[in-house]
Amino acid sequence: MEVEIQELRLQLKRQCLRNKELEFQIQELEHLLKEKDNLVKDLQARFGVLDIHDEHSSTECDHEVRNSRTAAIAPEPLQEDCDHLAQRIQKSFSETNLIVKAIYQNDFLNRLDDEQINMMVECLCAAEWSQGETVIREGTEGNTLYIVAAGELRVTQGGRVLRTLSQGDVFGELAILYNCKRTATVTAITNVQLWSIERQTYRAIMTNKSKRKRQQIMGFLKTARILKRLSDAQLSKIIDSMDECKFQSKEVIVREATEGKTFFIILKGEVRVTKQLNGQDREIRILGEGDHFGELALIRAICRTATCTAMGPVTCISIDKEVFEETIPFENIELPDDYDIFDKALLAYTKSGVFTNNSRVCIPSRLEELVPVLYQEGQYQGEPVTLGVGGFGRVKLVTTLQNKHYFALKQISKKHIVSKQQQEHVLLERRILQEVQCNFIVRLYTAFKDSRYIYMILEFCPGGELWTKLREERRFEEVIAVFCAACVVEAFAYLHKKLIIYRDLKPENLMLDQHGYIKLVDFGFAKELTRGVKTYSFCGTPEYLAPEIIQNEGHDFAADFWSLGILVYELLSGSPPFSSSDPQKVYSKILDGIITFPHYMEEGARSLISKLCRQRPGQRLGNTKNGIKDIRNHRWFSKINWQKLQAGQIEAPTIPLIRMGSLYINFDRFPPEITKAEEEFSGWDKDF
Ligand SMILES: Nc1ncnc2c1ncn2[C@@H]1O[C@H](COP(=O)(O)OP(=O)(O)OP(=O)(O)O)[C@@H](O)[C@H]1O
Ligand SMILES: Nc1nc2c(ncn2[C@@H]2O[C@@H]3COP(=O)(O)O[C@H]3[C@H]2O)c(=O)[nH]1
Ligand SMILES: Nc1nc2c(ncn2[C@@H]2O[C@@H]3COP(=O)(O)O[C@H]3[C@H]2O)c(=O)[nH]1
Repeated sequence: MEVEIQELRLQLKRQCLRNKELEFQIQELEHLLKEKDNLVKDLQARFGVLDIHDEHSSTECDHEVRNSRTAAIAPEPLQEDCDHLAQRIQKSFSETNLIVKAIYQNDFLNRLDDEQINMMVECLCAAEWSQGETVIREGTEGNTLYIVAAGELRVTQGGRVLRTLSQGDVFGELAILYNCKRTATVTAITNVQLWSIERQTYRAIMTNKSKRKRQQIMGFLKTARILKRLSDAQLSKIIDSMDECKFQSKEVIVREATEGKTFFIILKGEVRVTKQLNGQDREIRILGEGDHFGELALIRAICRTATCTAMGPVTCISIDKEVFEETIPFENIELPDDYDIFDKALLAYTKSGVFTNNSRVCIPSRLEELVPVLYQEGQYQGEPVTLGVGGFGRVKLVTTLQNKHYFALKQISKKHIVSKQQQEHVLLERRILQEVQCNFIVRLYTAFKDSRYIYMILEFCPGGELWTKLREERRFEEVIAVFCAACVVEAFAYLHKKLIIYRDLKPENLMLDQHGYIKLVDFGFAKELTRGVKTYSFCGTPEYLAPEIIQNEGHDFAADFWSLGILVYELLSGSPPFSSSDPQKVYSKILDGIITFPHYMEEGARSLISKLCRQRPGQRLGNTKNGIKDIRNHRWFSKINWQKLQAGQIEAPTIPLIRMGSLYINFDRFPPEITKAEEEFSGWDKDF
């Protein structure tokens, strides 16, 4: 009997495993189907766009007559340059005058700009027709547009007289605009002199102009500081959606304290920026060609922080919020250092905008400028404060004598590094940290070395380790876990864009700043990686390792997404999904890939974790076609306003976790360092 029960239990267990496996397969298949759908949609959209472009290039104003005419789009290939199409004919002053007047009076032609009108004037040819001759016959093909220079003509349709044309009138434009048959007959009543232009020439004038203008704007956009790192495709997208707008002298383009939805780049002219200070308008600066304004209200999701007024006629490119957000990466936006000098008041607008300008930090130039902060009470009173002890050394709280800015000083024994052969890792950690400037990653201000240690001077995160808070709370409420994971998503989005993989995600490496925002620390395993290339080093923390790392298959950015799934699980439940005191068991669990969720874990979290922890890296959320956007758009993050998070404008739900008191109250107490590390002179750190 007992044997039977055991056998049944075993069968049940097997069946459960099989069910899980099948669930997994279903998920993967669903995912593949979705991918396929997206691909189809994408292709349809692309072809759709191409059609639309073709239509638009054929005529500027087809919508005005689309209803009454079939959409016969000019099919002939366009010549690149109208210089090859028509000879230029010099016109006298009065002839030019007459033509220009005629163009202005004509509903279709008066849309041409000055440059196009000049070209049109030059390309028109003279033609003479005798009394009684038919210039245009209804229903026939026609390629020519005419302007009457002298004489009179009659327009008839189906034998019915429609009107008489005389000097300055334009005719024959309909067929050349829409490539349809002539819609009426035009006959000379007297001898007539006409100016004529062929359709190819007319269209080349239109297209050349827009092509040249596009190139011109592209060239210009490339010089704008804010756009300098964008690809041609991104710039082209901006051009497609931007507007050119003109402002008169003294016109207010952007008004302080009002809502703002537009970003501007100055094409021509100058703009004065002023701010209300103590009830008075104060001039901050004058902006000129290539400068931009209006970005603050968009990136910080606040009201306009200054007034921008045209100082004469001004032409700007305007880009609306949506396109701006889609095309211009926030890290490209370098605010001038002096924005903040004038903008003490800016804080009032950004009450909960927590990121401060790092340029105000006085960075020490010598190690000697830093003094240790001492424990004020308890067992270690009078000893230097140690914030943490890691595998290679300790992190101390230090300050500058002059302006009392606090730093975390990470001190690593050189001898230890050499004995563990970690030279490359440490050099890389420093290089990578120095490169990154992201609000979700701890800042490295500077680094020093002496005969015993290398030192990294880091931004101090007074909120302590997230790991400590997790132990205290046992597990986090969903709102906290969502916020913390969202900060990590931002850090990863930044790093991956810079082609850096992090590879050591875990709550121990997440620090809280004074506002409760999360910052990634410890870049000992970070690595720069070309897209499409794999790396093979075995590193990370066992519970967080992706299957492809364990199996040495080569890994890439997808390994970070796997670890994000593990982190979300741990934040919500207090321990990672694959755990055991024996690392070998951890590895086999990871490779089995079966995640059991505690009953209280919500469906949204389960779905996100399952998608991030897919065995195959290519199918992991974050690593498919839409990249990290797919993670941001997952329903578990639906309450996160990513723009606000990026701007530090979300009130962090982690704040209650942070204890108020001494600067180091959120850290464990560590006994002082008793012995100094041995000296090390091999020279591996010469470039540190
Ligand atoms: N910027 C900081 N602000 C405050 N505390 C910090 C900071 N950086 C590190 N710490 C504290 O020091 C501890 C050790 O730091 P870190 O993880 O960078 O060192 P490590 O020697 O590389 O450790 P590991 O063994 O995890 O690789 C952290 O867990 C944290 O408690
Ligand atoms: N269809 C139409 N054409 C007109 C009228 N008045 C002037 N025209 C001109 O007659 C031209 C005949 O050839 P198009 O159809 O190319 O373009 C036509 C117009 O430029 C009018 O009332 N109806
Ligand atoms: N707040 C601020 N804005 C400035 C300064 N110099 C130029 N500006 C621009 O003025 C713009 C006013 O609108 P936004 O706040 O959207 O964005 C602001 C900046 O683009 C400055 O010193 N401070």
